[in-house]
Amino acid sequence: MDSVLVINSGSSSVKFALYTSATAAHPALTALAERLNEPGSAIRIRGELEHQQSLGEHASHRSAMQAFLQLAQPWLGNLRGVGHRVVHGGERFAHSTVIDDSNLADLASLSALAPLHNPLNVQGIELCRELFAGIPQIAVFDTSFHQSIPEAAYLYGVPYDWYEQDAVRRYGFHGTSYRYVTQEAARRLHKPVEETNLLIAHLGNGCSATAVRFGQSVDSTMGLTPLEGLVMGSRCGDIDPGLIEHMQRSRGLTLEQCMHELNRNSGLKGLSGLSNDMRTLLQAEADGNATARRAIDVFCFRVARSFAALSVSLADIDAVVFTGGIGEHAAGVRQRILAAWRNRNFRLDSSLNQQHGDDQGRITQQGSPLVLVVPTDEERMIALDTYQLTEAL
Ligand SMILES: Nc1ncnc2c1ncn2[C@@H]1O[C@H](COP(=O)(O)OP(=O)(O)O)[C@@H](O)[C@H]1O
Ligand SMILES: CC(=O)OP(=O)(O)O
Ligand SMILES: [Mg+2]
Repeated sequence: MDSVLVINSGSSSVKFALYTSATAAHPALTALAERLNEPGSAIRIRGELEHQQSLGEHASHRSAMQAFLQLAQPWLGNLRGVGHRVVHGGERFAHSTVIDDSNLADLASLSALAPLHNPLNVQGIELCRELFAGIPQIAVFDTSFHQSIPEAAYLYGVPYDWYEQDAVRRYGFHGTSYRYVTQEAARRLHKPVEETNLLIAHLGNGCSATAVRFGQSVDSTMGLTPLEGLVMGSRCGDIDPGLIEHMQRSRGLTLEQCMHELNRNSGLKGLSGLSNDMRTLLQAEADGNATARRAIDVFCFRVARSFAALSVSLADIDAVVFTGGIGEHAAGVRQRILAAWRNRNFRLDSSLNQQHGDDQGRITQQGSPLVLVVPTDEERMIALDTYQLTEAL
């Protein structure tokens, strides 16, 4: 029994990986189901099975999971555990945890704090508990890596008893990605992780940026929920909270309607009126669409502004690092973010940027402040935690 299945539900995608041992260099299978809840949903499986199929229009996360589990069935007979990405762990779950009946309810109670994610994460755990009865289910939290953020950075300027009684604080998300990228960047820089200082932007459908000091998270743009910070695919990021009251009054929206708009119809999607997907917007911009251009400009400016703000926590910056679907694949977006950050003199190597970095991931010229592209691998981190936590079971 030495295989581990990993399920990573993002807001627009589900990624799967099947590892056959803790030391395997590569998973036997990987799969990406993407454009979920949008037109053109599809799944692609790679590795020992090569397969690609449409999931129809607006496929749900659940149907993507069912499609994968059916196609991958011959590989799922030898499972030692299933590792799940869970976005919000609150203060209750500081570390990766084996999920049982008692803590599943605690986990479900966090759903309101990550409405686009936690309900799907819990759904995935419940589905796997049904399908793989008796096989341990492990939750690996986005929030864990950010537990090192100091009080001055995690407290909001609100009554202190909101923190004490209602756990209102900055949590930070995408932590499993930051944990991987920090280790990988340190390796590429030939530095011990504990001596590595980075500014990392994880730009996917959800987007955030983090300051890493001596290998630990010390500040991050996402907050109590994954709505704060950068402009995202469909989420607004930072706004004046007064805007909510204003829109309630001027449009007669309920609080629920406002929150729905801010989570699902804002960000790139709301600004462009076209799509939450950067690929679609870059194509539209190339075809002369001015609203797509405007949305991308706002997106890039806000990343640069957040990098600059996060930099106050770092005496030295070994590298600025891009990761996530946009960070890894959209050279033009990286270029515009660095150009918008006017008080740091980045000198991009445009051909390295076009090829998403040299062997090290570098996209800047020698002598410039260093910028790297480091593809994330949340699945590997989740698999390693799953192997570790199932060892003693
Ligand atoms: N080749 C590409 N060029 C530009 N953007 C891309 C490309 N591939 C993916 N993306 C962007 O990345 C997003 C998905 O990022 P990812 O990190 O995989 O998503 P999730 O946040 O769901 O985990 C897409 O919504 C799209 O905006
Ligand atoms: C926390 C978050 O926003 O995750 P994702 O980018 O996968 O939607
Ligand atoms: Mg993701």
